[in-house]
Amino acid sequence: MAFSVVKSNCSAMAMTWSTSFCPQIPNHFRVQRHALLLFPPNPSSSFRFYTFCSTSNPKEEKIPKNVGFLGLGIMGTPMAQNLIKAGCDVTVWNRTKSKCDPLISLGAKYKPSPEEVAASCDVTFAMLADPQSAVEVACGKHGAMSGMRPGKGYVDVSTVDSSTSKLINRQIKATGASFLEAPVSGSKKPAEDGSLIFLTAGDKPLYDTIAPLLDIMGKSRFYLGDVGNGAAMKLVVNMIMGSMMVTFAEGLLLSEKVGLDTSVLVEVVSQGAISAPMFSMKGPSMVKALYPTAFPLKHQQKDLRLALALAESVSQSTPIAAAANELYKVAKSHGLGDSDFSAVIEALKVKFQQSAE
Ligand SMILES: NC(=O)C1=CN([C@@H]2O[C@H](COP(=O)(O)OP(=O)(O)OC[C@H]3O[C@@H](n4cnc5c(N)ncnc54)[C@H](OP(=O)(O)O)[C@@H]3O)[C@@H](O)[C@H]2O)C=CC1
Ligand SMILES: O=CCCC(=O)O
Repeated sequence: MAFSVVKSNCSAMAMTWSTSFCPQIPNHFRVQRHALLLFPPNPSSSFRFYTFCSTSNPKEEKIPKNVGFLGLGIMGTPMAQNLIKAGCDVTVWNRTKSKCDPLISLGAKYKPSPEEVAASCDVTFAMLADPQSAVEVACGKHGAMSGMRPGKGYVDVSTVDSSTSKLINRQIKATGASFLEAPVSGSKKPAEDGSLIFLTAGDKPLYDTIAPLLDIMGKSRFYLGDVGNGAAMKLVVNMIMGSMMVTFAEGLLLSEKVGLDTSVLVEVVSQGAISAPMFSMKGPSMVKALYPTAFPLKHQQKDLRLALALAESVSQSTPIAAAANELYKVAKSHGLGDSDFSAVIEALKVKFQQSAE
């Protein structure tokens, strides 16, 4: 497939290249993304807008230019920022308005409700905390669905359960608009670097239309079919992650108790078969009892809770995840909900202290 990138305000800078475009091959994404990044957007320059088009399609489909973004927390802010930097015309909304200000200063527009964002944009992304807020923002009073109509798209990138996603899907589809669930794997840094992994499901034409936007924010994307599959995939991944973190925390504390150097343990783990970027990234700060928030502990506990409900719905036994969930609940009850999820190690320390009394 031939693929071309055209800067609409600058014919001298137009660029065209060909590649066998295959979503299943992340390296091909990388080639395309790096090529896109050869043109860093500058809001103050006249080269602000890009047009991306697939020349294999005689109609030359263009990516949506007006993009809405609802929810500007740890993840939403850098994701929206990358869309702005790539030249998209971004309109933002956040419950706490002050979080919109840094994006407005980068060139984003602001609307006072999700409804008004959706009404003014071709496609609207939502990155909300949990199922309740995702439903409220999409379907509540002045929610996004009130601004939707045929031809528009709603993309929920929050981590929610399948039934929440299906509910939002139904409501959005009732307006004639399209819906895609697209939760992400990857945390604060991948969101900043534009290297998230999208787990999408829902309207395939919407997926195809917004693929270039996903490629601005992410390094790969999976299309998983019916709505609910993206949410389920995300919950399974985070169930594994939450349990792994607890096991790692137990290992760190045990090594310390038997007189080993915990920093050496982190190094040993990083070189062996159980090495994982998560251990190498979080280990050094956990050793120092520091938990700078990338993924809030309260969200990890929410994901374990939702994953356990998913397992329950199909009678799948998940005793390790259930035990891990209990520790996140203990950590939350000790005021660590807004700390990074690696702070779950503190729950084990508290437990040890209690059992020693
Ligand atoms: N952080 C991470 O590493 C990752 C997080 N995720 C998932 O992405 C989602 C967002 O995570 P993250 O950005 O870290 O979370 P944050 O807690 O930083 O942000 C949550 C966002 O939701 C908004 N919100 C919360 N409750 C409501 C409500 N009732 N009505 C309207 N808006 C509301 C917040 O608004 P306000 O600013 O007003 O509080 C904020 O914009 C979660 O589902 C999380 O599980 C997925 C991958 C990685
Ligand atoms: O949902 C949060 C995921 C965090 C990560 O994938 O590193």
